[in-house]
Amino acid sequence: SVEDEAKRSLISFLCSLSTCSTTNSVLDPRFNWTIDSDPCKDKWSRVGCNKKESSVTSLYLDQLNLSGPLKLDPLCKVPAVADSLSKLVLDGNSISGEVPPAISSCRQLTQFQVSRNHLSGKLPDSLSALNNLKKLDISFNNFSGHLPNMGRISGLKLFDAQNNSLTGKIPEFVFSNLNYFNVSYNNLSGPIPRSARDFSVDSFMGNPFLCGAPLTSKCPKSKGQSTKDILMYLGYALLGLVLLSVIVYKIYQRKKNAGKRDEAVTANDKVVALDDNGDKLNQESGEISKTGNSIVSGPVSTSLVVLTSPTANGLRFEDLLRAPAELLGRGKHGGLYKVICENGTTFAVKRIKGWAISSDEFKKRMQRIDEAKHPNVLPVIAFYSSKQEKLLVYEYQQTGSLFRLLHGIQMGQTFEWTMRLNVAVGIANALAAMHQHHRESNIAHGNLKSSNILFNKNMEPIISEYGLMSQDGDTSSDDSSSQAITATFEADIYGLGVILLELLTGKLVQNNGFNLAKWVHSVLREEWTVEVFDKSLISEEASEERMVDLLQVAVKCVNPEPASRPNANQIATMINAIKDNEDRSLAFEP
Ligand SMILES: Nc1ncnc2c1ncn2[C@@H]1O[C@H](COP(=O)(O)OP(=O)(O)OP(=O)(O)O)[C@@H](O)[C@H]1O
Repeated sequence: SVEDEAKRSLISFLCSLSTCSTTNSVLDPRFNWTIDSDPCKDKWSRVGCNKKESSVTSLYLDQLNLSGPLKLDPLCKVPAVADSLSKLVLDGNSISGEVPPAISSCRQLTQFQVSRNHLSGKLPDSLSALNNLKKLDISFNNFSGHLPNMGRISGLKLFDAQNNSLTGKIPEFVFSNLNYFNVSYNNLSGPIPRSARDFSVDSFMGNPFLCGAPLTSKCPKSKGQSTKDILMYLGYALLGLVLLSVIVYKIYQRKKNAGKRDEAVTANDKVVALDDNGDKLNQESGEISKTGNSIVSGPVSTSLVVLTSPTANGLRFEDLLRAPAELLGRGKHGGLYKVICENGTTFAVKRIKGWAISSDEFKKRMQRIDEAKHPNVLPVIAFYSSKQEKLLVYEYQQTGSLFRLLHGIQMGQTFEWTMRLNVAVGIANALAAMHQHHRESNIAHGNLKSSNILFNKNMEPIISEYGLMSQDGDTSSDDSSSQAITATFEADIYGLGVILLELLTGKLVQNNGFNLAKWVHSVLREEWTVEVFDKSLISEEASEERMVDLLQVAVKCVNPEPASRPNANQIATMINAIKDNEDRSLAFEP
């Protein structure tokens, strides 16, 4: 049960916004909050608790006509509350005054929503210390002054500050992780940060002194700018000259060495050989492998590019080749091997053959993918490229894939609705962030399906193999129609839709001519029926309303017309809203 100190603090907070007797007992009949009852076990209205029912995690006090100044001390200065409170939702009341700096002591806050109140004054700088925040909604108030710097809150997914009187420049944000950003109708000024330009005009309109894309008003050049420009162009010219000299020198050298070139591979060059049975990755030095059925991929230098990763620690190509490898599966683009190195580290190595991409292009692509780090995307630890084949090294995830969890025979394993919804949220957020980051470079996942969704030790979903497909007109494995879906963002959305359908129905995407997306469409066309949902979800009594909501998102994603599918950002926003509703439903009504 919840500590008395926490109960007293919660009641005192509510009393600052509602009517109470002098003995701090709440008089408003909509609340059953009394000091001799328990917020979790006795289901206090609008209160959400942790699973053990030992602490309060959420307060959903929206649309209740509450008024009075926002006093956060009872929540944030009392560890019995502050240590567990993750959601504080106060939208649509008449709360006034400022947001007190004490908010920074509510360290666990992931959601702080105070939209449509009468709050005013400057936002405290201490807001930027809330580094667990995912959702910050201060829209439709009278806040003024500068926005605090939010660059440290890397997990922020939603920021809504529209319709206030904020001034100054748009501060630092980790825009690549934001699904929703809106500062429209304020008095902000200056240029819109480059990384925020993916958001639409709607996010910035109504600020007469904001400039730059996506708004049409151009930013004026500052006085020093033109001198800076001249210096910059001079710099480029100089760089060009240096490069040209290097090239000329190289050509000269190459010509000089031309005669000496027909010698065999140098001692340092190696041949990569891989047993086609998938049992071994081995290395032959300077000569072609003699094993009958081994695939030999010509002389290459031992160039394994290791990207920064704690797991990679001193990983060398030789180590990988020497280690025993076990074939885990052979997808349409090559095999996947489990490789256990001498020091006990286990890797998953993907081997792709015949990808017509130059080593340089491939390297650039991998480095670009590596830049966009997201907790729900499996990073490439290292890669290797030769003309014949590409190897990609990932951390081995022993918990398995979503495909296995849904369709594998795993006795006694349950896959509850809340976890399925968390999986949907995790994948959608990760995909939204990746699509946003790679919009310009046009790198989509290219093969999004449940066997490419893995689980980490904490059973959080992680998307693997991002960006491994060339844009060569791959047909989607689920779409038997004549329309070829290329590795585009729209195809990823289709893949995501199919994964959502799998989560909801528990059915295989394609099985003996059965096509999940078509089947769901036909069920919807005929008459709406709950039979579409996985039986285990029905018997668990998962919320039908929320399952239907998620199904509607899924159906939008598998729209046969690619251009009519929502984008990943929109999907993430929709699924996060469903998750919010789910969380709210756990906060009991009296
Ligand atoms: N990093 C990893 N750790 C553990 N298992 C993995 C990892 N990556 C993939 N797997 C699993 O290994 C199996 C084979 O993977 P592979 O990618 O070859 O197959 P696929 O996803 O069916 O095909 P493809 O992605 O090539 O279309 C799959 O079951 C997949 O879930």
